[in-house]
Amino acid sequence: MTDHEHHGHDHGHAHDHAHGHGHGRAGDAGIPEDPCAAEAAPGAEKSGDGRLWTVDEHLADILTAVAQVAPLPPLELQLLEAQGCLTVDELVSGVALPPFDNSSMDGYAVRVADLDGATKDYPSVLTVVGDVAAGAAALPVIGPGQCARIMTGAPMPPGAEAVVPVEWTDAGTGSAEAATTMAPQGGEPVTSGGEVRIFQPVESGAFVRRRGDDIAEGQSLLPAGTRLGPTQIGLLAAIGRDRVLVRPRPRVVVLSTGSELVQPGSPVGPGQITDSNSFALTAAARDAGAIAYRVGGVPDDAERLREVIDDQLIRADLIVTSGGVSVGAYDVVKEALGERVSFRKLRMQPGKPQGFGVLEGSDGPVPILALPGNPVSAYLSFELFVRPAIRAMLGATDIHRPVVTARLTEGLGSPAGRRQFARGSYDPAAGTVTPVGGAGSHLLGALAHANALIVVPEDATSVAAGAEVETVLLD
Ligand SMILES: Nc1nc2c(c(=O)[nH]1)N[C@H]1C(S)=C(S)[C@@H](COP(=O)(O)OP(=O)(O)OC[C@H]3O[C@@H](n4cnc5c(N)ncnc54)[C@H](O)[C@@H]3O)O[C@H]1N2
Ligand code: MOO
Repeated sequence: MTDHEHHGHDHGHAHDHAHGHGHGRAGDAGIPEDPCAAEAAPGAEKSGDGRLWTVDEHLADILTAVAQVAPLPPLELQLLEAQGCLTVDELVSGVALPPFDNSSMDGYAVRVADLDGATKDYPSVLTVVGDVAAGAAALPVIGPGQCARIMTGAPMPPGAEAVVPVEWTDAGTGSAEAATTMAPQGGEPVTSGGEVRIFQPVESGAFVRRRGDDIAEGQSLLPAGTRLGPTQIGLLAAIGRDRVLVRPRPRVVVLSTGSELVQPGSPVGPGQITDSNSFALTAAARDAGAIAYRVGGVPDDAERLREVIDDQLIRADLIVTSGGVSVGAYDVVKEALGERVSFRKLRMQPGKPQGFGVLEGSDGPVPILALPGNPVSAYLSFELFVRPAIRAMLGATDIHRPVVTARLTEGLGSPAGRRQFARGSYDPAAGTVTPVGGAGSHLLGALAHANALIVVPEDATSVAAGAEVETVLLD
């Protein structure tokens, strides 16, 4: 059957179909039996409702429409809520880090001249005038011949010029209890009545972390557009920020349609299948950086679907549906959204039927992408069209998956006139990619073992083993 023959039969006809999704197997057969391939034969290039669209045209249209709402307006979030988001402004530090000179070792804060010529046999003997722990506010003043016991991170007391690690000393402090904690690992605790013996000299500034040597006051920390990962979040916390202005994660509502769907964990009756798309697409949306809400299994009832979509609009920045976009009698997404969404056929395999439009939400426009129901088609369509839309909403500049050139290890057939995205296993060490599974768009088992998509251009009907192919990396 050609696209031309489909014309005018998109919905509302063929009520003699035994099953609402009876047509759904059409894309399942391998190439070249696939109807998608047949349609692309010379003379059958046009779909009934117009031409076939290229993948690039469809993507460009989506990104143009999404630009109305992308990137999302900035929002001030708690640090941990901002994880994975992009900053809006350059972030500048209002404080110095470290905020004060402090010790990098447990040991003694000393005056350098007091240790001139010190050796194991002729140690310098200094009077311990105080104990400085991390967090100490009141500090002893260190005069000639004096020192203070000091802990890692504690502020340098005035007069002291360097720190001597406890391992260079006899750890004597005049208090058995204190000496026990100060003894080098494995060493004997030493008591020395308020004196410490130090066995070697030290340079000025040794084992001292200077105020501002990490971050100076007024220093630029992160440029605008930085993705906040663990280390960036740690840095903001270190300078005392508890909130940060970012592009928020888009809220994506994922809906699957089909009266044949049952949810995982429920018994599967005759003719029914488990809803996998809503799970895969929700997980994919999260992977892309979205907050995703899964709404599984809306039955093939246009009125019901319209209600569900209208209800979901309130919490959605983007809506993604799967199923119901082809030419079957119960292609409910088409029926429910017909006037608000344009449905088209792409020069692509799998993923030929696609719907896309912009709905009016209470807070403004909400793009909707209606993906085909076949699981591989739905996932692939997500990768090619939904992921870039989510990334654009996040304010990312790298909205597409990386593409490399790889050497194909086995030959591949491909329908004429369609850009085929075959699932592959990419080996970065060898620079090769191996097809995984066949062309059928129901082959979920193989999909789960793929880490790449092998792109076969529209004008190729086969690619030989050993050829260099464009390969989209999925992880
Ligand atoms: N006569 C024609 N039939 C079909 C054509 C065509 O051009 N002419 N195109 C085929 C292609 S290509 C695709 S892709 C599918 C798209 O169909 P729909 O988007 O309308 O999807 P459904 O009919 O609802 O389902 C198709 C298939 O996928 C299964 N499915 C649906 N939802 C889920 C889900 N949430 N989880 C798991 N599996 C799902 C469904 O049971 C069907 O097997 O149309 C072809 N037909
Ligand atoms: O081939 Mo359909 O295009 O299975 O997505």
